[in-house]
Amino acid sequence: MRKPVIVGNWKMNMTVSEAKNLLADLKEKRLDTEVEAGVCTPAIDLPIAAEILEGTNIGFGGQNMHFEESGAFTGEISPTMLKDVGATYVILGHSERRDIFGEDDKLINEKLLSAFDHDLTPILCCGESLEEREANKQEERVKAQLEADLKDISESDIKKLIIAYEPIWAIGTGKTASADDAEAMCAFIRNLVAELYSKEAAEAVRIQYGGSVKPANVKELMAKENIDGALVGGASLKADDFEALVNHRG
Ligand SMILES: O=C[C@H](O)COP(=O)(O)O
Repeated sequence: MRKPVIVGNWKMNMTVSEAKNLLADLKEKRLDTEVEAGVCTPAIDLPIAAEILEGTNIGFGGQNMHFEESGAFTGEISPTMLKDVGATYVILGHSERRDIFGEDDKLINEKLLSAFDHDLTPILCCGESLEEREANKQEERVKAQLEADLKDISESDIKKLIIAYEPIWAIGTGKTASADDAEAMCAFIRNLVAELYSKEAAEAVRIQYGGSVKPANVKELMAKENIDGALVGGASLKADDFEALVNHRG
């Protein structure tokens, strides 16, 4: 039985002062303990997340990391730094990192290997562009991404991975993929994991949908067999919405 997992991706939002308020509000919420909840904050907010979320069942993590532990990599954050502050998650291969910052599958694969080496839970993002969707190439695109990103990832690690299927055209646009379309792609990804690894690995891996998830549509998405959670941008920035997302079963 896979535990549902709802993670907020704050992206480049929340100054430390704003983060303090949001985290304090989140701490007051009574969240369904049968759902795993987490927030991936800007790096500068991580220490405050560690302090305020201590003793709650809300985990936290980074939105990106370098694969090396330290060195001359100006502007980067390392897996060791994430671990040291108490982070459990790290988002890797988000489409904004791929498209705006030019991250390719080889780099994402190195980061993924490093995240597992450092006992972090990676949330690996994949998904197609609008052009690819219109050309019906979404499966081809996601398959190519995952095959490259998962190179040399072991069977035991894949079972700990969270994969976030995020069609780029649905991110921050208010256009959610229909629950059926999202389910079809999550099922495709699960079958791909079965092909690349095993049926057991496919049963264990958790697959999130991401792209304009909000309180109004989370229940329908989460009711689908192959959707185990959501990676949420905009709606994770309000404590009430985040609570509603996590408590969707109620
Ligand atoms: O990582 C989260 C996704 O990019 C979705 O963002 P969104 O919920 O604002 O559409």
